[in-house]
Amino acid sequence: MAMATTLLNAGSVSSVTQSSSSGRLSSSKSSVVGQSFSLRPLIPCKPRSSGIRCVKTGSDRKPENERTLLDNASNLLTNLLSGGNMGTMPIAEGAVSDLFGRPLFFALYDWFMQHGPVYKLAFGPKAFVVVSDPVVARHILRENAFAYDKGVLADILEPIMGKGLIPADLETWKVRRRAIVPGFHAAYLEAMVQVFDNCAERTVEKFEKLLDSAQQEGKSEIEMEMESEYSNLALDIIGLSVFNYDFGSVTRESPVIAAVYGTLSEAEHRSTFYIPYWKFPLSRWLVPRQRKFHEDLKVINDCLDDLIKRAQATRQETDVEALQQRDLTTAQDSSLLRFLVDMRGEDATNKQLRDDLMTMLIAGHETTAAVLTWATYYLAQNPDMIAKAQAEIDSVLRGRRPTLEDVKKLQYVKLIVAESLRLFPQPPLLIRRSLKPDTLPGGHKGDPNGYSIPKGVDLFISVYNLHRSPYFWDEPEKFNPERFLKAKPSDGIEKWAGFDPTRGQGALYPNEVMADFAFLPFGGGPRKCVGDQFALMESTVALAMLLQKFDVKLRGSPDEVELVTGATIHTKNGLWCKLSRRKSITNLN
Ligand code: HEM
Repeated sequence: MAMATTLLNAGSVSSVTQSSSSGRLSSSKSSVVGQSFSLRPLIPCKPRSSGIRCVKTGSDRKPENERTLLDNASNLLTNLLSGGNMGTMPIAEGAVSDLFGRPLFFALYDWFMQHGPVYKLAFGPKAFVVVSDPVVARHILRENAFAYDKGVLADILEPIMGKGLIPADLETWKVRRRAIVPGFHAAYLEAMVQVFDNCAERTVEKFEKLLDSAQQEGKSEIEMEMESEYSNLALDIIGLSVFNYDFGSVTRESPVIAAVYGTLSEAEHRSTFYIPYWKFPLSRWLVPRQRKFHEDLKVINDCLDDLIKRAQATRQETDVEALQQRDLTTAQDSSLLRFLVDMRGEDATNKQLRDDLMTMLIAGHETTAAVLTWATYYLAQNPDMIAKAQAEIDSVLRGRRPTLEDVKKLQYVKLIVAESLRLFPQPPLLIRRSLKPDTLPGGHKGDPNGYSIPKGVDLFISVYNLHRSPYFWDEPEKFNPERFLKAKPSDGIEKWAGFDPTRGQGALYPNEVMADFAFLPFGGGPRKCVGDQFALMESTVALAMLLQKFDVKLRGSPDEVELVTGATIHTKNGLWCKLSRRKSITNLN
């Protein structure tokens, strides 16, 4: 368990742009991956230099005699474990020390290139199966979803989220998922666009005030740390939309905000620490960060309990259909909590409601902030993309704030959001543990019948690998929002973007169905994110409102932006940008 926890983030700082290791691809490996796709209508392309950044690979890799005792012990265990009942599954031969000093998912990518789309990674006494194949991902997430649970992730999150959807046991999950999913109905999303507008407006106003002050000093730009700004913005949005609480974090500080950040930081720390220290008896009283964590948790729980009681005191019993048909845009409180409390049906306990709210607070906050951060990271290096987005924003919004109908029309901005999620999926790995023996889809070289997975195996579905796979994406490292517009190639398989918009059935954003699980920004199957449309719209509105008013560029060079991972991929020292008022507004006449 401790090892698994460590694996979530074994030393995690790295520059966003690093040297390529893709020269290590061999033709036999490409056929391994290619064959796995004979099961589906996707066209495998020949892997080419991807420019993927992996630190210690190829000539960088340490010579054998420099490997540590730990590495050798690990390799021995790897060999022992290879005789296990996972058959001929390739084993990652990388040294354990390769994992340190860079995010785990970089190493997992290297091994994907070396060993193919399903391999076993031995780490200490435990083996993990790493999956970078859409067919296998689809099997685990959708076709045989209930043969797996969240494994180590649930262990880490349960003390914070209780029986919220992410760590919940299957029985609880079924009941709560049925109650929560209808809450994200069309009328709710429409009302939420106004909440997104109001919150983004606060950020715009804050920047405008700062620019006014700068102007008085003769400056035309301000330096802003955008990751924190997005974090505040996303917190305000999640508070208002999920439980009708205004954190107001864009403009002020409060004990509740401090407690939320403290709790988020503890969740992050737990996902990156070797030992599950929080499980030690007395740790709560002896370890200062544990004491602080429990104090923070109490502040948030008290706040949520109070909000739940208030919502119950004003309960208006209704049913899902009536709520869905109502216009919520003028309602005093159109939050998800209101929906959960008012809805007819099985009453949840107050503790369960609190767990649900806490889960959505954590699941919906950092993730969205990270999407906006990485979108800005790329836009700030591409003034032509900013200009294109601004032309679209001007023509759709004509100076207004976005409505739901506008969001639908902001095609290019939506693709920017999707492309940011492709390059930086949040989280980069989906974690599962097998609850019973299973057989993965076969078709790989060496496993025509599919690998056997015994009960109790931990699996990582590497969304990062899938999203940057040179087998499915043309120039996978390149930020190219318009790649999603390309259907199957007319000029040869190498140009195919791994994506078929005709399978979308009216979807507003690229999704896993269109890409047949080669694009998985919100997971897939029954455990797919409940807030996917909410998050995509929120990100689109926030970007549109900021680009409507400002130009942005990086303060330093892109290489200076270091990344760290926990549950999400974020920057080590913030995303420092220079913001100025827009130079050119598109002439709409
Ligand atoms: C860009 C923002 C977001 C991203 C990238 C994201 C991503 C994901 C992913 C990948 C999963 C599946 C995890 C797995 O299969 O192990 C998930 C689950 C979940 N997400 Fe999101 N999410 C985002 C925003 C939100 C928001 C805004 C909410 C709620 C308001 C939310 C609530 C949830 C919940 C409750 C689950 C668990 C679903 C279940 O197990 O039934 N997420 N999210």
